[in-house]
Amino acid sequence: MARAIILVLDSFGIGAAPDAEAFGDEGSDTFGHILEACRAGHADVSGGRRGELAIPNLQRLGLHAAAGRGEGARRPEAVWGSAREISRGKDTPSGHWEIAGVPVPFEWGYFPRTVPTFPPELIRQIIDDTGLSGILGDRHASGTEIIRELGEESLSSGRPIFYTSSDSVLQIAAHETAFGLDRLYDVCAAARRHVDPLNIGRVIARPFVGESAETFTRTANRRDYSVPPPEQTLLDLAVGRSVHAVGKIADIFAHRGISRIWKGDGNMALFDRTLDAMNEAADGDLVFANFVDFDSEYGHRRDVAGYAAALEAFDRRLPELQAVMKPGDVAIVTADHGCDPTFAGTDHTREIVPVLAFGPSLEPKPIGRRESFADIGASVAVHLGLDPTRHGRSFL
Ligand SMILES: O=P(O)(O)O[C@H]1O[C@H](CO)[C@@H](O)[C@H]1O
Ligand SMILES: [Mn+2]
Ligand SMILES: [Mn+2]
Repeated sequence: MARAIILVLDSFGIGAAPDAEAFGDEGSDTFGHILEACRAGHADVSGGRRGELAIPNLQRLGLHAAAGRGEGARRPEAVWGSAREISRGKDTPSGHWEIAGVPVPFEWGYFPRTVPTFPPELIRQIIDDTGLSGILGDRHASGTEIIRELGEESLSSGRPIFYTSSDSVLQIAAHETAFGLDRLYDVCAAARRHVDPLNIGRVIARPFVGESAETFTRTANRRDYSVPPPEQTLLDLAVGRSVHAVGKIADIFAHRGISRIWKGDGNMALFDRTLDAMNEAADGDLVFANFVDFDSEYGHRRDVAGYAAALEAFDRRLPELQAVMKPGDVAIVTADHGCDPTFAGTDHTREIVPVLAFGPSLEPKPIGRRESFADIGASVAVHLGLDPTRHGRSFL
């Protein structure tokens, strides 16, 4: 039994999903396009990474084979394959819940691509509850661009910036010290209550620091206010076990079924916390980690070179993780959706994701393309000897 470790490389898709066309995402391929850009010398960074994508550890495990790019390569060292998503959204909660055995069968609420995007009644309710003098933004936007555009006005007016994306989300950006972090969290909590009837998946607090448009940067104090998953997830089924949530996992599951939270600023700190959690985890426990930078720093920013460098940095640390694995442990590398940094726009892309399961006593084998991310949760439940998840078929 030992432990299970799920590593979600947020947004690391490996090719367009069979239903990508319905999302306008035909031809998307986060991994493939990064690989090709690197090969063509289009992802070189002066004084930084250069040339071919160097991810020998992920390759050794079977990433390329899982993506159908493994011809001539050695037989993978992991249980390798891919999975498609059956949830209707290509967002973070849908992806993570489905990984944890709970696909999302219903349609989320979305805000329209109009200006204003938010219903005036909703904004009035939030203003009434919080005493804000008003809001800025009120449209679809990229989070980094909108603080550059409206951050100074937000500072001078004291009004936070409200925006959304093609996800089911209401994001609120405000200056961490001038507006105040706790006040921002309070506004988000009020907003959470008022978007419930609209079936919105998440409200996200987006604090930033800096003095001017040129220096504004977002901080690690982002907080996600999610609705709880509609059924019992793998985390709820781990009764009597410890569930170690690394990064934003606890927020994504609305803090349900979590025993301990490990926070870190950036992928490398999150990797450190994952190793810390593994050192604490007992037999039968689950460590569930999300590596958010792939998505928020590089995928949405359409930064191919940055994404490539982040993959290389993650890859370099995999031997450390393998070194602290105990006999019987199983680790699974996967993703929650795509966010192809070469694709039009700045939104997620509907993609299949890698499924690479490895451990000291796990025999490598191909598992093909799974029909749902839920097969991951189902497999972990079997591995940990938990009650089975209602969805998914174990590959272990
Ligand atoms: O542009 P930023 O603020 O990073 O927003 C992105 O982050 C949100 C949550 O993952 C997504 O909905 C996407 O729009
Ligand atoms: Mn995500
Ligand atoms: Mn995202």
